[in-house]
Amino acid sequence: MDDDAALGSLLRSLRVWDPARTTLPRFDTHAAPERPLDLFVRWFAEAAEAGQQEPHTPSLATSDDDGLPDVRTVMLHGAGERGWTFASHASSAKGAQLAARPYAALGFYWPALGRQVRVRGPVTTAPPEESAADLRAHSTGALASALTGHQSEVLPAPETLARASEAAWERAEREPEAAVPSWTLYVLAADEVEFFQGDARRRHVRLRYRRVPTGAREDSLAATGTVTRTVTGTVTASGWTRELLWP
Ligand SMILES: Cc1cc2nc3c(=O)[nH]c(=O)nc-3n(C[C@H](O)[C@H](O)[C@H](O)COP(=O)(O)O)c2cc1C
Repeated sequence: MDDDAALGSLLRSLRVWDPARTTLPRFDTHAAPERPLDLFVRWFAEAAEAGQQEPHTPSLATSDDDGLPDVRTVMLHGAGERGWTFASHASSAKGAQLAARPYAALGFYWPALGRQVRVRGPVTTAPPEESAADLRAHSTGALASALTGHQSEVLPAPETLARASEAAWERAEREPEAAVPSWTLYVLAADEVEFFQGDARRRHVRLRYRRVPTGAREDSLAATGTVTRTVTGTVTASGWTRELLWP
């Protein structure tokens, strides 16, 4: 069998949402909270509880100078009123992309429950002291990795990394407060969050929250409290529209 055929046959043998490993909860969108953050926190806890490995490692999508997409995995550092946070080197490829086009998307996939969450919005950087504190709160390995630096630069040879990493580990152990100026905590302030619940009959449920632009929100809330605005969907009192999407 050639490589293509072997891959094809392997792909056909794989299942999505194998009932032996996946439960597909019913998603009652009428009972969904007004704010996407609350639903995210709930779904995140449920993913961890269901045994989902590494539910905190979303894909982070950015775009480059030509507007072309780029994507990689990062660790989620938090989610709160300000937004979803993750950290990286400002000097990395993603750091340069975010500096030039401060807008990103995070994609979470939790197969244990057949769930996906997509978060999009503008990105800002936390103050340097907060980025430093965030790094200190993590492991020696995280500090060593940050101290190694040069992320996304071309590596001339594996030994170069081995030497830099060795020195970085020694320093991280000796100096747990060592500063890494390029290490930056990024905050993605969601203006759109979509929750996808898989369904065995393929009637997947998609609920999209979109932040209402301030003017439209004031107008609509002043009118009736809970009304539809120029965009479709229900405007919640907390300033988000909620709408279902075809799967
Ligand atoms: C599970 C996992 C978690 C990761 N977490 C981070 C992270 O939090 N920050 C980071 O800069 N890179 C992280 N990486 C590495 C990135 O995926 C990527 O390789 C690196 O940041 C360089 O990306 P860039 O060249 O697009 O800037 C992680 C990789 C994996 C597989």
